[in-house]
Amino acid sequence: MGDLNNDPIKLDRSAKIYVAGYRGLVGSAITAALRRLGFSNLLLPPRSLLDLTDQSAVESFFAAEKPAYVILAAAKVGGIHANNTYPAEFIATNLQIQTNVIHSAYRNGVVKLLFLGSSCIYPKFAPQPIPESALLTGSLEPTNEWYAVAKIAGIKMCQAYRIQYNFDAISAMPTNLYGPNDNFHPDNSHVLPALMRRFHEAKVLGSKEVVVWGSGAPLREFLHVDDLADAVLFLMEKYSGLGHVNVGSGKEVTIRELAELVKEVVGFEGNIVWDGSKPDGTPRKLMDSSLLAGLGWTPKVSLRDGLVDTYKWYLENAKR
Ligand SMILES: NC(=O)C1=CN([C@@H]2O[C@H](COP(=O)(O)OP(=O)(O)OC[C@H]3O[C@@H](n4cnc5c(N)ncnc54)[C@H](OP(=O)(O)O)[C@@H]3O)[C@@H](O)[C@H]2O)C=CC1
Ligand SMILES: C[C@H]1O[C@H](OP(=O)(O)OP(=O)(O)OC[C@H]2O[C@@H](n3cnc4c(=O)[nH]c(N)nc43)[C@H](O)[C@@H]2O)[C@@H](O)[C@@H](O)C1=O
Repeated sequence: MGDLNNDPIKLDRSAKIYVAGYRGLVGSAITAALRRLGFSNLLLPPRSLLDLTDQSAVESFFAAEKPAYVILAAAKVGGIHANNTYPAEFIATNLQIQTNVIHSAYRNGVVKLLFLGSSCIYPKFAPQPIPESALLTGSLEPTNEWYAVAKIAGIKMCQAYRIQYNFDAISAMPTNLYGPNDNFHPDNSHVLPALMRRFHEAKVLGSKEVVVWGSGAPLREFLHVDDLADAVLFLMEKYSGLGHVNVGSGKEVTIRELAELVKEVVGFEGNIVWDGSKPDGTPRKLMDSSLLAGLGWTPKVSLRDGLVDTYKWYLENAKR
């Protein structure tokens, strides 16, 4: 696993690149990075015109457009509460989207595809930092096992299509991400945007307290989405192995530390109250990203700078 079996490629700036999920946190950052690098032939159909759970629509799209490269950043995504509340949607929608896109990409001559998974594919009590080899060595975290099973199936599908059809499909496993265009829903989002919005609204309303879920003890590793976008394009050019590749910042904080940092960046001056009735989820999931580091990639954005950048974006763009 993790072996390199192709030479590095240089993506042709005029090649047709399909970014599935281009309006989301990850897809929008990848699209912006591609544009900055001079890619001019991006395929960006909105969900209203191409529902990726519709197998025949996906096949027709690929047959008509024949993209050269595909970055699969479309998925049903959410935080701990959403994963726990909508297990059927998390497993079924993700299996449908990834199966349709990977299969049609292969059938229609796509040169290379990158599939995005998540650090939640690893066992709840995996060794830390978590190496790629920890996959399928133990039980999953129950709050996100449905999503994780779909993502593991995506990794395996890329591997199977490489083995049987020689299709150049690779998989990247990002850690917890954040940045502009994140989902700031009060209940269904991830912790960082949820807290940013809650602290901001408390500041505006002059509230004395903000409630944060769980014990504050879990550790999480955060990566700014611009770093992820950079890593994705790096992997598209430099990696064509069978094994999936971890993408992390290498830095972890407790949820308590994160809450204090978000509070400071937003400028909320009241107290934090912990709601112990909410789940903590997995206690720790620091990724071992040494495979990617060994290929020559390093992250650039610190958590504090990333939070400042994201809060600026939130103030300018989020619906209030
Ligand atoms: N956010 C995170 O912390 C992490 C994310 N990832 C992975 O990164 C990828 C992208 O996640 P992220 O950007 O956060 O998610 P978002 O929810 O921000 O974006 C998901 C995108 O997928 C699109 N989409 C969803 N369902 C469909 C559908 N049926 N047809 C067409 N498009 C659809 C959405 O379209 P629309 O805009 O119309 O809703 C949206 O553009 C996912 O694979 C996720 O697992 C991995 C680790 C951490
Ligand atoms: C990226 C990753 O994201 C999910 O896993 P998670 O890391 O557990 O994600 P989370 O960001 O929702 O929570 C992190 C921690 O933070 C605590 N927490 C405090 N207060 C709030 C809060 O207000 N909202 C949320 N969502 N969490 C909160 C929360 O209780 C937990 O201890 C999965 O969807 C998984 O599938 C996945 O891929």
